[in-house]
Amino acid sequence: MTQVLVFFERVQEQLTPAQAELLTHADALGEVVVVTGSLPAAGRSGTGQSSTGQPSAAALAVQGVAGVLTGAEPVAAPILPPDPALAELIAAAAGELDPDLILGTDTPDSVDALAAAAVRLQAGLITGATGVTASGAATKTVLAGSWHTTAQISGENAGPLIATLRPNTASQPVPAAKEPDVVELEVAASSAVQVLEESELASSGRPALAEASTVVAFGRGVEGDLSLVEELADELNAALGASRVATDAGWIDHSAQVGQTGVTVSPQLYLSVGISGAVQQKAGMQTSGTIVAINKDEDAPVFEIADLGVVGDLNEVLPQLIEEIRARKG
Ligand SMILES: Cc1cc2nc3c(=O)[nH]c(=O)nc-3n(C[C@H](O)[C@H](O)[C@H](O)COP(=O)(O)OP(=O)(O)OC[C@H]3O[C@@H](n4cnc5c(N)ncnc54)[C@H](O)[C@@H]3O)c2cc1C
Repeated sequence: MTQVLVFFERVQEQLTPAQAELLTHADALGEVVVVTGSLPAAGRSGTGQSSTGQPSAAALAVQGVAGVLTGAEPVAAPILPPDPALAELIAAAAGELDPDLILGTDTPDSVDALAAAAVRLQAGLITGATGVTASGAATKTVLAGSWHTTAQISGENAGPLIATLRPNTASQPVPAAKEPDVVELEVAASSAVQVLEESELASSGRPALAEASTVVAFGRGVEGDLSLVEELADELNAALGASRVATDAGWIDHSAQVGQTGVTVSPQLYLSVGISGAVQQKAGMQTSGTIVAINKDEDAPVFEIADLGVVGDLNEVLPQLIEEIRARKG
């Protein structure tokens, strides 16, 4: 049976949607063991018990997870990536299990740690994959989304395939199961760079752009007035994305830019509002499940890849769309 080692930088009381999705993928491939830099202490918030200080794998009590590995010295303090302790932990876990596949989420910190582990293990790393098979082939789109490729690591002493998977490539949540046992590995604690202070940015309350299952993206067409796209995003519980013109104009933070030089998203539903659909914008969104485009120019390139196109002024189309969504929600 294929042995799959799944890496999470840290596990909190609840899995993130991207973590839950990765476990769904992994469960379909073989026997899964999770390795993580830190676990929450048992008996914490919401359980009514006081903390025992012991690591809890309750969040990982899902089908297919046969065990959990963590460091005897958890990576407790936030450390600026790349954190050598995480790479060492992944390498130690791989030494214990001899896995066929090592999978992680496609976040910058996860990629950093897995890249450093790949060097230690002399293994190949494929990032941004949209799928992985049990025999170690990974699919991904390349060249600004214009090609789908299937890649495999080859070579006499090729180690396991290490791959990070993009969010929104699996839809079924993995069912709950019994809590797996936790085994602690003897690896050195983090010592590289310690963060002395951190402050969280004010949250919009919307889902994270890279992981959201629905994205409302806007461009120059909104002319700086975000009221309608924000209203639509909130009705759909969607993340807000934007074209480079919109972020360069300062209408929204640069972290919201979708495209070749911004975030790559692959939600189940992508609504493109007042965006022309330049090749650099398409590069970051064209693997989305369903693309709906609203643009007043019927020749806008975005319509070439849209599943559903509405030719019209967004100031007239969006209020009707919002009203219809509200009516259907009852
Ligand atoms: C190296 C490089 C990297 C780049 N990286 C990125 C990137 O990562 N992401 C990105 O987005 N761009 C990127 N760009 C820029 C990209 O080429 C385009 O310039 C940009 O995407 C255009 O943004 P836009 O569609 O909002 O604006 P425009 O191209 O000006 O299009 C605006 C659209 O809104 C429509 N519109 C106007 N008013 C309305 C209305 N009332 N109702 C409905 N529709 C309306 C218009 O018909 C038009 O199609 C990059 C460019 C380069 C050279």
